[in-house]
Amino acid sequence: MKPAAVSSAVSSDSLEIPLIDFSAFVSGDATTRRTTARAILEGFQTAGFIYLRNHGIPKADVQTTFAESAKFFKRPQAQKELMCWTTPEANRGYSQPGREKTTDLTDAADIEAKRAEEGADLKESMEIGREGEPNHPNQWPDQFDEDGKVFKEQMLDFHDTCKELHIQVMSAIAYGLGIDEHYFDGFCDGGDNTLRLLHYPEVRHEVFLKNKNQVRAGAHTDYGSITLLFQDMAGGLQVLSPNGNFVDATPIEDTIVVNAADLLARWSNETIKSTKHRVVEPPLKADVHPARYSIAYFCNPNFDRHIDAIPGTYGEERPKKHEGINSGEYLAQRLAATY
Ligand SMILES: O=C(O)CCC(=O)C(=O)O
Ligand SMILES: [Fe+2]
Repeated sequence: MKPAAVSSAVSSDSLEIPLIDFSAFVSGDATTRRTTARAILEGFQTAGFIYLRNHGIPKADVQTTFAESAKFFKRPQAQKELMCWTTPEANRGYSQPGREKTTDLTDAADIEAKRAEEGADLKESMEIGREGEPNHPNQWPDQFDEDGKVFKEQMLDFHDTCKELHIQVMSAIAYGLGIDEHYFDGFCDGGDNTLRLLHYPEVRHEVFLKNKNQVRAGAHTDYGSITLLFQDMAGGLQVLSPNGNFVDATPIEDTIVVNAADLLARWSNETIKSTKHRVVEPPLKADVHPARYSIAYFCNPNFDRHIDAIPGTYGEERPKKHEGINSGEYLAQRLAATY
């Protein structure tokens, strides 16, 4: 029997994504915490994805962040380009439509071929990293106007809020694995995470008719530990099923979609899955699809940490599949390939 805190968010084509009441882990009794943590871990081990409700981030805070994001993307193009994304090491700033082709290919020529097939991703984005990194300052619009200052304050605040949730979800994973529930704290407290605002502009149905491979964001896996994904109600996010088909990850109000990413899969000796996902034409038919907004908070182990298999995920029957690796180097390497 499923614990009370667990229901289903997506159940299709053998893809079972659980919907989890996170408050049961944070403030339940010992038994409830354990069963909830196990369900969270199992979601990451089987689907690679879970949905969280009662995650502790106030609805008003999420709404304000979405509103600030929409205001940001309405700025003049020339102004946004003064804040442009520069290097994988910095990974901060604005990317105009067509700049990034989201994919998990690593060869530049392969990525160009994919771009020709699927078209450029129909999106623009703004990346915000940990503030106060001397070599890689964030790019803020506070240089332009008062609104820019409000934007900066909200984004810094939201970055911190999401950092705490990262630590809590990792703690649930540790508890589910049966190791010290604070095992990951010292790996995640640095806040080397990236807040990415995404805007998929309004698009005509025709665009997808003309090129059946056209996507809003190409199929890819994420790179770090986990991603907290806030999506609006527009739809179009899809997750790869175990049978190899893309299944709609339908928006559910007031939830966060959380997916495990590549470095966590590696860290867990491949017991946790980093599953491909993409953004396509929304399933609801319309001549013109309205703009879609999402906010992805990419969590990473502290860049200075060495990442080697988590205790309990390897042994005589399951030898380590990977060498240890430095978190920051791994991530810069992965980012270098897609821009
Ligand atoms: O916009 C979305 O819903 C997904 C975005 C995403 O997967 C990403 O940026 O890595
Ligand atoms: Fe992603």
